[in-house]
Amino acid sequence: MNIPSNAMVADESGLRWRNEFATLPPKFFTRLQPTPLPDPYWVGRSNAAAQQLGLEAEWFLSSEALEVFTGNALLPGMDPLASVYSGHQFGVWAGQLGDGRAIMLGQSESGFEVQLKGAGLTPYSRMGDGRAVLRSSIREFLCSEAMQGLGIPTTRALCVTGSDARVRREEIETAAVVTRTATSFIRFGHFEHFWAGDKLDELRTLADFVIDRFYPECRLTDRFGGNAYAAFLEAVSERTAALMAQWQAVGFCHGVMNTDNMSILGLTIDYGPFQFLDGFNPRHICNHSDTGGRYAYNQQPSVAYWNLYCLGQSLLPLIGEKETALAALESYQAVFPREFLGRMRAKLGLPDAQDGDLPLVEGLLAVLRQEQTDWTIFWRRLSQHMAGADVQTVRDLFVDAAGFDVWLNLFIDRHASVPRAAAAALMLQSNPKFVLRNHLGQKAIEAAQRKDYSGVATLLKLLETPFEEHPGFDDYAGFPPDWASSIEISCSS
Ligand SMILES: Nc1ncnc2c1ncn2[C@@H]1O[C@H](COP(=O)(O)OP(=O)(O)OP(=O)(O)O)[C@@H](O)[C@H]1O
Ligand SMILES: [Mg+2]
Repeated sequence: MNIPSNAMVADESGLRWRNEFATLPPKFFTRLQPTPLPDPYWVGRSNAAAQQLGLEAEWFLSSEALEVFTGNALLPGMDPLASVYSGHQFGVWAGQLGDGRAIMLGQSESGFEVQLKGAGLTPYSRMGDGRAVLRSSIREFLCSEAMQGLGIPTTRALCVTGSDARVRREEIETAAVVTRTATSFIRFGHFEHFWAGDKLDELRTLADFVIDRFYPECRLTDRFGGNAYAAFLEAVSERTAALMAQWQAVGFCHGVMNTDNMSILGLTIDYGPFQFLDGFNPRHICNHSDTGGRYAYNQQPSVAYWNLYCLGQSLLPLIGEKETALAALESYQAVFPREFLGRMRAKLGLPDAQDGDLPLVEGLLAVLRQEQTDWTIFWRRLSQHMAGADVQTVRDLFVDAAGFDVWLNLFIDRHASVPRAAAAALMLQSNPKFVLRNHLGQKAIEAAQRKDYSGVATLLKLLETPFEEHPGFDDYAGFPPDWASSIEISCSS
């Protein structure tokens, strides 16, 4: 079916649409229509994301839905727009950026905004073409839903649609659109934008918009002498710290932690050159374009703090005193280590806290680093051992098994007072069997480029419930093949 450019189709989506962001003053965004893509087809669909949004399951299968989520048609009440933001990229002020290829269609009554990524040029596209390619769109789709399955705050992905329309990157590729959902796509960079332009009224309007909708408790606080903006900065710092703890614990490398890729809600946003660790190398750099390693795995917690500092600087005109802003940021330094240790305790199957837990974790990380042990497989095998499997399956991961035994004995001692079944259950819920390793995504992408989307569907199924065993799919939980290390993922998308 070919619907003419941006036709309005009858609304059988089961939802009423509006756009609350569009109630902000005109300086915040530009209204525009997505640019249609010819002859779209489905590449992947997340029924779980559709359900969260409240979409009619049957309508989600329809050709109207395909056209709407490619940017070729609109539903009544949708009010598409691209927002403006700025940001620091690789530590340097980059000036105005904005939704260069993201177009927000509107907001459903369930409170989720729906945004198309790759739906054409906007006033913020700069040198870009407004498009996204199939490979990066599949990666974003799968990883968004994988993070959701892991219980890590994230923007979600409803679907990916493709088209044979050609897009030029290093090579000629084909276009795709990812449809994302989140309660808000506002980034640190939105605040930086108005701060840098000395637009204090807009800065206050934006802060009030976010606080009223997402951080209403900041209005009621007596912290910081009742300063709601400082309480807001503190709350964002805490959410970001908790997010970083989850990334580090699961071995997730984001790859492009620029301030324009930091969600004000503490969600993971912008799945570009991300990677889940294979062997445990804390200095691992997943972004081929990040030659200096600014966004290496072990740098992520401190980069997040650096980014929060930029946010704090932007909020300073509202907060007032610099000391107050610094005090609000300080919460990060307390929350990150606490959350990280909490996550590691769960991975170790420890339901309570004891004084020696930090050295126990540090000792393990030293052994894993020494041997570059596979992060996901190690944790899953340790969990399975606690559930009854032979300890040799864990020891087999180490060249220096005797060295590992030194740590293992400390671990066994620590577990003396913990019921084994409870520990095993906690570990199996905290250590996923399946993560989106680069080579798994790559195989699904190569098949999709041949118009076989079954690999995308299979991965989605596994990654939505990554803590389950999924008998018959052990190949997806194995070591990466040798060729995996030659996959180079850059910012090109
Ligand atoms: N192909 C493109 N066309 C237009 N603008 C683009 C394109 N690729 C990136 N940009 C813009 O460049 C800036 C930085 O890009 P970055 O890779 O961080 O974001 P992104 O992957 O496009 O999207 P998002 O952060 O929304 O997930 C953003 O303003 C983005 O909109
Ligand atoms: Mg981005």
